[in-house]
Amino acid sequence: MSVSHKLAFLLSSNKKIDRRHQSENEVQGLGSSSSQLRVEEEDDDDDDSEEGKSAQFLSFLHLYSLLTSLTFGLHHPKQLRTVVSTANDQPSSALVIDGKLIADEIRFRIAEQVRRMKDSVGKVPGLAVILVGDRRDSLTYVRNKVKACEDAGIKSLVTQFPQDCKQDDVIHALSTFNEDPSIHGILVQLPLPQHLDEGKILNVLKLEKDVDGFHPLNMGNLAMRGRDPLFIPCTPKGCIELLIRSSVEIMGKNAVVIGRSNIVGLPISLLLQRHHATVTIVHAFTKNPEQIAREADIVVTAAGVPNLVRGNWLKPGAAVIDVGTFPVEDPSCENGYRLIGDVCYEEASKVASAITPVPGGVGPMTIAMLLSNTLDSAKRAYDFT
Ligand SMILES: NC(=O)C1=CN([C@@H]2O[C@H](COP(=O)(O)OP(=O)(O)OC[C@H]3O[C@@H](n4cnc5c(N)ncnc54)[C@H](OP(=O)(O)O)[C@@H]3O)[C@@H](O)[C@H]2O)C=CC1
Ligand SMILES: Nc1nc(=O)c2c([nH]1)NC[C@@H]1CN(c3ccc(C(=O)N[C@@H](CCC(=O)O)C(=O)O)cc3)C=[N+]21
Repeated sequence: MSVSHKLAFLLSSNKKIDRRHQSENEVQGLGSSSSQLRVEEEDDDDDDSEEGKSAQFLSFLHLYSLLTSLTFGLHHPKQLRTVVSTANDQPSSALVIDGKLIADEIRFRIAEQVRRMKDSVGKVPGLAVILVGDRRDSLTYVRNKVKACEDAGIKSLVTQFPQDCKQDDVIHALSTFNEDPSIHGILVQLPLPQHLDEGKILNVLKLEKDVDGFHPLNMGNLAMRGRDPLFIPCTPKGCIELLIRSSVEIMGKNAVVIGRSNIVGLPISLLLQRHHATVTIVHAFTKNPEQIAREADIVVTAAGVPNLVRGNWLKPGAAVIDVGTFPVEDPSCENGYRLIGDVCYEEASKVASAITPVPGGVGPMTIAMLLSNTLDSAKRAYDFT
């Protein structure tokens, strides 16, 4: 059953969509995994009581979570809960948003769909990765991506160039993948060495294979109302998915995004706006960032500055998504380093209502969303639903 059929099935049950709110609440271009729909019970006309509102909110959350699950065919009993706070509105401790668990579930369902595609079309999705240089963290991320592809039955190819390679060689490899029909997604691992022109290289990438969603046309379409990007950048898409699956309401909330890079901060702020949050962006030149952050119901931080966000930067009960990953030497770790986030977790988890850990939060979701985008691209190529 396609997602639209599943949606039709749901709507033909005893729920109805309030059409007055549908256009305002619809989240454009995100597919049903992230669509927001206001739901009312058929016989529950204008119940404005507190109980009525909270019942409506809960039924909204349940349908919303169900819709999200339908995209990947998942149920999330663990994540389907409202964030609990104590009577004085001080949460006792934050819900730890388990990105690893959620990502594993998503990857499991992607693997099922890949198997189905292989059985009916005789093809599997293919991802090509271009890696320049030998940065330890980039090597780990690429290794993790390849492993995740293998587990899901997605074909992956990695082309690695030395740090001092020529730009033309990278562009030539990209062009070859552009023309290869067995490749549905291409990823150029960033950052590239200084001597390479990132903009020029990314411009060569075929729009239909831009599973990172970094192509200017994809980003432009993400920014414009009424336009649908072919791909939503993986990390931002993963962050929204984590919020939704943890029952954190986005619509009408104040969100503060720390960082404005093309690959994380900017697309996250655009995506949060699409979900009808009021978004403030904090960057390296922002005055009084802590004061701004304290106004936020949702803080998404992607600065790459370890322990930037302290407990006193947060409003009690805020939801905190920590994208930052800063590698620090640690010989006791398997890879020789460990990752530190932007958030001082010890302090923040006492103030926030929900928080992602590093590692085990956003990182695994980035990879799951990369697989999801690659699968979507292959589905598009083979007209497979
Ligand atoms: N977990 C995951 O899946 C992923 C994690 N990451 C991690 O996220 C972090 C950000 O990545 P990326 O966006 O590529 O990094 P960039 O370095 O490109 O961007 C960092 C942004 O943070 C802002 N910033 C830097 N210092 C401060 C500060 N003290 N206060 C407020 N804002 C600040 C910068 O502001 P300005 O623009 O003014 O310079 C910039 O906009 C990194 O740690 C990266 O490793 C990235 C991708 C995926
Ligand atoms: N074209 C491009 N696309 C990217 O998506 C991209 C990129 N370049 N350059 C670098 C950043 C960073 N990034 C991460 C991916 C996974 C984890 C991840 O899986 N982290 C694990 C731990 C990984 C480990 O073991 O070190 C975790 O947080 O639990 C982290 C970071 C993607 N990026």
